[in-house]
Amino acid sequence: MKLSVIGCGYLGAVHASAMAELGHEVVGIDVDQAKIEQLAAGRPPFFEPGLPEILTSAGASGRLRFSTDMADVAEATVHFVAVGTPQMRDSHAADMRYVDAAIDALIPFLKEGDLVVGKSTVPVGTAARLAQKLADSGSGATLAWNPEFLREGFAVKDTIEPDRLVYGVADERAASILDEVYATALGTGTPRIVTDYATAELVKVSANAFLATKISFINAMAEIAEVTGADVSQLADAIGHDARIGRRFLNAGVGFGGGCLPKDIRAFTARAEELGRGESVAFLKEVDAINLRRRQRVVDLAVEALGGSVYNKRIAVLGVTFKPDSDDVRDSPALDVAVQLKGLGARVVSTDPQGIENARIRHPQLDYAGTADEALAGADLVVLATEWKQFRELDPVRSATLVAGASVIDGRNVLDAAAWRAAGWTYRGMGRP
Ligand SMILES: NC(=O)c1ccc[n+]([C@@H]2O[C@H](COP(=O)([O-])OP(=O)(O)OC[C@H]3O[C@@H](n4cnc5c(N)ncnc54)[C@H](O)[C@@H]3O)[C@@H](O)[C@H]2O)c1
Ligand SMILES: O=c1ccn([C@@H]2O[C@H](COP(=O)(O)OP(=O)(O)O[C@H]3O[C@H](CO)[C@@H](O)[C@H](O)[C@H]3O)[C@@H](O)[C@H]2O)c(=O)[nH]1
Repeated sequence: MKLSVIGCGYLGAVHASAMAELGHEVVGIDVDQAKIEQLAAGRPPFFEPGLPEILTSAGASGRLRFSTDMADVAEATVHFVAVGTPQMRDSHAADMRYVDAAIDALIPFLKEGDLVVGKSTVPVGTAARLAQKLADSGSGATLAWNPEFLREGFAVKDTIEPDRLVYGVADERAASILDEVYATALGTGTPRIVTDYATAELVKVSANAFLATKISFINAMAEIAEVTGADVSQLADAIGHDARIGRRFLNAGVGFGGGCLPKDIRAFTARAEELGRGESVAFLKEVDAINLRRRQRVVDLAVEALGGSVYNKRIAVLGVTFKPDSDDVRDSPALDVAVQLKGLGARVVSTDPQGIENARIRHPQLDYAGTADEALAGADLVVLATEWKQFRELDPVRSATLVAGASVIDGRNVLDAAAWRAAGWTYRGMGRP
């Protein structure tokens, strides 16, 4: 099939490459010239495991191209919209300007029978509004909403082998077009839920709200563990054995960040309030508040560890990205902690295997080290904020020889506390004695 993907960021670039890898002919469109030039040259503009390989192989097949010119979508019959829906500064609602601009720019190139497929995460009600916009345009194109559930770090696998496909459609024809697009995944038995626009939009935000709630639940338990001497990691293991609860997404620590969970729960709250149903999701404000308190907790632990003040103390912060295996620093707890510590007068040195370039753009005032060894050198305190493999596997004995003070805060509860203590470190975890 001939597809276009409008918006080639973390979602769109992977979607375009994966669809081409699966045999479709794809054109990726973005307004960002530099990003398009990089993608066209086969260089991903961000770090995502597996993306360089499929970008190269799909590019070599001749099935994948990139352009800044919307006219290049003309031959495609299915158009995915994957532009950003960031949080608005004042209201916390989703900023829909990019989605509307993309649809407006696309309309002149649509033909009778084309299908526009929304992938961006949007407030419920958006698809109905955009379907009307398409109908009013007289283009003859129709709309489907097909939310995306990929995780950064696993984006290629999640796109090629999704755990479910959700189609929000207004007619059967749209569903059968999407079946053709996703024939490979459907052929392996991927569940497919065909529903209306509103349900499809809500599936996406409620899934993220549930995941965020699960993380804040365990972080709330960590807060209780901290005043009782209990161990939240053991607690998570124990409740996680109950299949109704499950162990995944019960890792207590510095909390969730990224370009999705934080903004999506806030946008969902804002939309529910607009709909007069704010009370139905009022708990999400608490989920957000618990999450942000964990960042503060790490800062408080740092102050405690350094005897009451971090002023002029050298602190190594391991990690700048919001999670490992990504270079994404959007709403990153690790960076937030580093900025707060710097604000208190600490000499902060952050390090990360992939995220430094992005972190430097957002926070040029911070100091960055290329390796963990450089960050640790002479540090009075070490804060593990993102659980990259490189940091999880640090040798406590060797690390102790590099620092000025053997004190560590394990913001992700991933270090072997006993081994670090045995190597002479003062170990502080999150919700662990
Ligand atoms: N990142 C993820 O893991 C993920 C997963 C599922 C859903 N989503 C959702 O997908 C959407 C995109 O997220 P992202 O992380 O890829 O964002 P992103 O900021 O990485 O990418 C958005 C891209 O859209 C481009 N763009 C903006 N306006 C445009 C226009 N008018 N025409 C063409 N391109 C335009 C931008 O230049 C940018 O490259 C969001 O709604 C997000 O919530 C993201
Ligand atoms: O037990 C856990 C699990 C995760 N996290 C944190 O939660 C955040 C989000 O993690 P994750 O969900 O793996 O990352 P994303 O790539 O942002 O993916 C989420 O957001 C995407 C965009 O909407 C969705 O498509 C995915 O399904 C959804 O998992 C990160 O900061 C993690 O460190 C925890 O603190 N504890």
